[in-house]
Amino acid sequence: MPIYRKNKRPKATASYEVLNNNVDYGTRRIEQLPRPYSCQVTPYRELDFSERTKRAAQAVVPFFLGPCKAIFIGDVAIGKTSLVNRFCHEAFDGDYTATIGLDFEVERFQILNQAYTLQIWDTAGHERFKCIAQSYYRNATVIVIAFDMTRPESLLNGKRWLDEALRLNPGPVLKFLVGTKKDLLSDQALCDIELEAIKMAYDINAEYWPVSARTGENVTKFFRRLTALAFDHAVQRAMETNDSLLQPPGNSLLNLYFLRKEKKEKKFLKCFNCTIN
Ligand SMILES: Nc1nc2c(ncn2[C@@H]2O[C@H](COP(=O)(O)OP(=O)(O)OP(=O)(O)O)[C@@H](O)[C@H]2O)c(=O)[nH]1
Repeated sequence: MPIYRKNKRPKATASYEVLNNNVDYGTRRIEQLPRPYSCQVTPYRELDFSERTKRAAQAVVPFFLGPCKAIFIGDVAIGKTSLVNRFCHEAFDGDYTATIGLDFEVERFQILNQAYTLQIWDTAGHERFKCIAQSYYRNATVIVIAFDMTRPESLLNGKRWLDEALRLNPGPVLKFLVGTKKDLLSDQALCDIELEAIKMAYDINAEYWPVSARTGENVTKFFRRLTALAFDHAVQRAMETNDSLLQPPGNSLLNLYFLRKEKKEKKFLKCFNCTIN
């Protein structure tokens, strides 16, 4: 099945820092768990990365975590692609071009000195493309339910979009409820829609973020938060279920590392005429 792209733009590089491995990180480097938009409207209450994650990340060897798959769902023309483009390409297009099926982006992060990849699956909101889009819902780590803050019905529809995504992802997922086009609302209108959005966020157990792709407000903060939380949860889950998830499939670099370390220690002890088993 082909993946279609729209509004694709060259990546801006000026604000990115180039590391010695030739990967641009910039705002993609995360040392502390970014804060939620509101501590009251999030089910993810941890203030920093878990001790387990921090300890594991301090290991000399790199992690071999799979990528974070984040699916963006919601009604047609609510601003899903614009949000993704603002983050990935630092661009905003006032003209609307419908997403056909699905759009796909990959962003590389460096979290606690470990490489982590975010895959963004921007799905079409149009009924006509629903089947194509839904075929990509499976194996999501993160579900982003987007709604247009100027169109309250798109918030109500969010529940339906989420149910469909959860049906194909029965396991644990992180959920975010994102209100778009914040720049178009008066203070009063923002208050009114936020009341409804907060109720919905509690109801579906999601973290709430209001954003504007036009001005860029909260966009980078939101993506950094999403990726960092996904990283923390992925590391913890890997350690709880099976440590080998931190190792590459097949030959294990971790084992190699510990084997070499052990050999070095044995050599060192022999120098001092010690005997070890
Ligand atoms: N003022 C304003 N307009 C926005 C914002 N985000 C998106 N738009 C406009 O809303 C329209 C729809 O945006 P898209 O990002 O294409 O919407 P979409 O949800 O990806 O649409 P589909 O993929 O077809 O479902 C476009 O004309 C955008 O310019 C925003 O933050 N502020």
